[in-house]
Amino acid sequence: MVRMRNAKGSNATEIEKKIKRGNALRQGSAWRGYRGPVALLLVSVCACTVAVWMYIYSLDSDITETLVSQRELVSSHPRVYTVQCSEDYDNQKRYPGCTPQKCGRAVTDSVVTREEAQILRRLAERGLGLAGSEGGASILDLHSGALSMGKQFVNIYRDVRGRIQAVIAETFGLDPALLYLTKPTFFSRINSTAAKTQHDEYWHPHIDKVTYGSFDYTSLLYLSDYGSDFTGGRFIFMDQSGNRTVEPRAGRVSFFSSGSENLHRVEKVSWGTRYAITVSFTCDPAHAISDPTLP
Ligand SMILES: O=C(O)CCC(=O)C(=O)O
Ligand SMILES: [Fe+2]
Repeated sequence: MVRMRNAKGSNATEIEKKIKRGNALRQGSAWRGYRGPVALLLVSVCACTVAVWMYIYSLDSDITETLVSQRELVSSHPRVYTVQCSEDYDNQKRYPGCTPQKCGRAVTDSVVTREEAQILRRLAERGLGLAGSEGGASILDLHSGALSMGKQFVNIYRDVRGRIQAVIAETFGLDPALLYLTKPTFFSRINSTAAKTQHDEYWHPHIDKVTYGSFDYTSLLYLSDYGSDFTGGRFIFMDQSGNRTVEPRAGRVSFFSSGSENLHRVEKVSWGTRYAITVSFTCDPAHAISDPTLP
């Protein structure tokens, strides 16, 4: 009798175990059934977050039109956008063959090679690596050619600057000999570190002719790539009809007449490091800076 009860008891335990195993299996397969939809939900939530973030980001930079994207290659001829000249040039002495009569902006990727841009970027990295601002923006002014790092630097910089001068003259119908390099002409390095002084606040809208005085034509040679070396940091022309941007690309030269027809700003850099060189020209020989000379 006791044995039978024991037998019955052990049977019951077996059955209980089976039921428990069955329940566990059912629960497991139920969860397995949910796994697909849950993963889909997670992916959708992530995609939505990214989309919202991108939307907010695009609102922040408020871009109406991208004039030239980083991916594009503007070869053979510069891409030119003509704009009406402001009156800024009427209030100063005019220099025929130089003072802007035709105003606008242009971009070319065929004046400076990516290899040349890389060499200049290495120089900028080394030069600015010696010091630099605590905030996000540092410059290394090289207008006098005071930084000489072997022959290559002087040769490349001189050569590059000559080619930029030639393309500006050709695009705006000027005599290249009547354009003079002016100051400041500088390397810039920008990252996302918060500004510590107002010198770090590179993002304010400005007119180069007002900010720097002597500029008639501004050129920017980019030494790094928007999107892969850094994000944010696009150049923005602030027109009454909207904002138009040029995305930096290593070796890209963007140039424009420096008056208020070309009010602009640089978007805040959100990630990475952006290198560029600002090279500018004046029509007024009194504001010319002499070429760096080799001993
Ligand atoms: O680096 C740039 O894209 C623009 C810099 C600038 O606006 C300036 O140097 O005046
Ligand atoms: Fe500027």
